[in-house]
Amino acid sequence: MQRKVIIAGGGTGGHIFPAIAIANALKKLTPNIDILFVGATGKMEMEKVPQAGYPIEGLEIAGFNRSNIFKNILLPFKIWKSLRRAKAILQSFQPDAVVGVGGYASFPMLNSAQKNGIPTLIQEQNSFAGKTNKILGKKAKKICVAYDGMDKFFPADKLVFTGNPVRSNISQSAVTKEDALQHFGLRTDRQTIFAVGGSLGAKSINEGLQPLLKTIADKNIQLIWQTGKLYYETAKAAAAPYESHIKVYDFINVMDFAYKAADVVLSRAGALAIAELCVVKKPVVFVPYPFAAEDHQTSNAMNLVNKHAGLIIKDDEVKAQLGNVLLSLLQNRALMEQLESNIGKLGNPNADMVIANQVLEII
Ligand SMILES: CC(=O)N[C@H]1[C@@H](OP(=O)(O)OP(=O)(O)OC[C@H]2O[C@@H](n3ccc(=O)[nH]c3=O)[C@H](O)[C@@H]2O)O[C@H](CO)[C@@H](O)[C@@H]1O
Repeated sequence: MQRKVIIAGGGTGGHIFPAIAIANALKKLTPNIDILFVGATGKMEMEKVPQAGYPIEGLEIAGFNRSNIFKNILLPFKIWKSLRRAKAILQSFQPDAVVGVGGYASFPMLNSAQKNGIPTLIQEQNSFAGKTNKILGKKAKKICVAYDGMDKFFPADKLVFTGNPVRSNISQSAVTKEDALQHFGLRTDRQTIFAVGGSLGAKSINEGLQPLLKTIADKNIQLIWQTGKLYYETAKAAAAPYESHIKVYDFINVMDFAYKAADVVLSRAGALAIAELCVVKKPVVFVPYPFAAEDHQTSNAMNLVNKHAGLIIKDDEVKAQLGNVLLSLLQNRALMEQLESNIGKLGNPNADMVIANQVLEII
C-alpha cells in the first residue's frame, strides 16, 4: 500500500532542513512513499525543497508584522485563504499523515488536517515552543522534541525525545578534508575557519569578521565566509584582496563540505546549527542571535558552553572579542581537542530515522 505524507512549514533553514531530513528518512524506510511539501509562497522553502528533489505547494500566508501594523490589514483574509487552500490540498492529495515543522505554512495545514481527522505530528526544533505549535500540539498525535522540559508547552504523553534531525549527507558524509578544502579552492597546509550566520546570515558576525580579514590572511589562515544575501556584495568586495585565503558565499549548499573543511567553526546558535555541529564534532565559537524568541539561541549555546562543548561571544561583544577568541583558539590545540570531544558526545545522528518511524507509527 502506498503511503502519502505532507510535510508543512518553512520560512528559514532551521525549519526547512529538518523537514528535508525527515523526508529523506521516510523514503529510506518506505521507498514508494509519496511526499508533498507545503510552504509559504516567496519563502526559502520554495527554492530549497525542489532542489532536494521534492514537490512543494505554496500557501499565500505571512506572519503578524510587528514593525508595521498596517501591513496586517490583509492578514485575516490571507489566513482564511490559506486555510481554504490547505483544505483543497488535503482533498486532492489525500495524505495518511501531516507533519508540521514550524513556520508559516504549518498552522493552516495541520489545523485543517486535525479538523479532518488526519493524524498529525509536530517536530519542534527549539527549547521554546511558539504559540501556533502550542495550539497544534493539543490535537497532534505525537510531538518530537530535542530539549528537556518541553512538557511546559505540550501534553507530556505526546512527547517523544528524538533530537533534531540532521540531513544524512551531513551525518554520514564520506567527503575527506582534502576534497572539501579543494572544493572551496583552499589549501590543506593552512588552518581553516568556517563562519556561518544561520540560514539568513548574521550581521554581527559579518561586521566582526570584516576588519579581521587582513590579519587572517597575514597569519596564513583560511576563511570560508557565509554572509547571507544582504551582506554578500560588501563582503565580496572586502575580501577581494585576499582571495587565495578568503572565500565568500551568500549561502552554502554543501554544508557537509564546509564543516569538513573547518578546523574551527564560528556560528549562530540556531537549533539545527547546533544539532549539526554536535554530529560533525567541531570546535565552535557561538554568537547567539539575541532577539530570537525568549533569547533561545543563548540558551541553546549555553547548554553546550556549560558542558565545555563550545565557546560563546555575546552579539554585542563580537567587535571587541572576535579576533582574540578565534586566533587564540586556533593556537590552542588542547582546547580545540577538548571542545571537539565534548561536543561530539551530544549528537543525535539517527534523529531523522527515529522521527520517520514515529511518522509511520501514527498512520
Ligand atoms: C533568527 C532566528 O530566529 N533563527 C531561528 C532559525 O534559525 P536558522 O534558520 O538560521 O536555523 P538553524 O541555524 O537552526 O539552521 C540552519 C540550517 O540551514 C542550513 N544552512 C545554513 C547556512 C547555509 O549557508 N547553508 C545551509 O544549508 C544549516 O545546515 C542548517 O540546517 O530556526 C532555528 C530552528 O527553528 C532557530 O533555532 C533559530 O533561532
